[in-house]
Amino acid sequence: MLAVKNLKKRFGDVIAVDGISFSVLENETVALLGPNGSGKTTTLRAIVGLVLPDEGEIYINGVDVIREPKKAKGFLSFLPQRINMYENLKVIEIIEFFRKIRNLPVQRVEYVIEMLNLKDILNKYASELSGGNVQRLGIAIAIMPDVPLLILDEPTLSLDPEGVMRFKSLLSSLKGEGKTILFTTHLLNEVDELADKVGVLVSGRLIAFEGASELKKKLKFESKVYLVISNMTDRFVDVVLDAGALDVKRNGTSMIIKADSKDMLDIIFKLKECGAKIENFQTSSQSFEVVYQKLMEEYHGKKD
Ligand SMILES: Nc1ncnc2c1ncn2[C@@H]1O[C@H](COP(=O)(O)OP(=O)(O)OP(=O)(O)O)[C@@H](O)[C@H]1O
Repeated sequence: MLAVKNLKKRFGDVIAVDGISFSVLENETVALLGPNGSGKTTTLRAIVGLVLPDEGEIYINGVDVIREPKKAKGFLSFLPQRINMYENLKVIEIIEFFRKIRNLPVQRVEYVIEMLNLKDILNKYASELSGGNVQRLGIAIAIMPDVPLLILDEPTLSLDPEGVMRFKSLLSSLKGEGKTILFTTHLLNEVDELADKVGVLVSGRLIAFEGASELKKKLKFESKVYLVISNMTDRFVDVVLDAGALDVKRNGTSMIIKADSKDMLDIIFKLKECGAKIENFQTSSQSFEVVYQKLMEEYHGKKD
């Protein structure tokens, strides 16, 4: 659906985007993360044709964004980071305004009111809206055209925890409709639930681009499993260690196993093969924030 190849953009002395390449497949949801100023917005603005790259190519549905911007833009809708609302218009008037200038059917107004749950604020003036509601209205306007690709710059900005939950369910509805979504966010803890893949940008470079769980595996994240085995014996401790566990603690019929995430499933299978009767099973996994910190440390370690 979207292919970005060796994208470079410089503003004077600042290299905003430094040769990044990635693809977003049809119906995939991808989140771009990275510190302030790492090039996320510039990347999105280049994709939607608002920034002319110095080098590189961008294709949407096989159409070259630089050569055929009008045709390429027909496939997408964009939520910019800063939304200017018409302060003296009501929410419903703003939605209607955007519907008319885009020549969309009236049903799309009903659709966005329903999707963003805007009923309660339709008659409020834009000047009266809270930051979170301005954001909801912005998202509503962005998803109003029925296009296959949605590019959203910080859609989760100003949303409270409930707003983030609603955004999560909105993303899954949009995914259900077959949309492809690329968005930027600073929500590290939620990102693995929000996106199929995560791209991490640092100083204009893409240092990671894959599924959150693959990243955890790659970075050799330890996972911890708590088991209760009704027929527990010391032998099971040896089985777990032989199967590659990093640490095992046994207490009566319970056991806590620490292992690389990638090895954990094999360890549990070995236990089952050796006759362990597993009565209870609980896992604790790392939040993406820890993965992000590790990626940053590795990046800065390599750079120094
Ligand atoms: N129009 C512009 N003129 C000059 N410099 C710019 C312009 N747009 C972006 N930059 C610079 O390019 C770099 C990347 O900015 P960009 O907005 O793409 O980062 P970002 O990752 O989206 O940051 P944030 O998380 O704060 O939104 C920054 O150093 C920024 O100051």
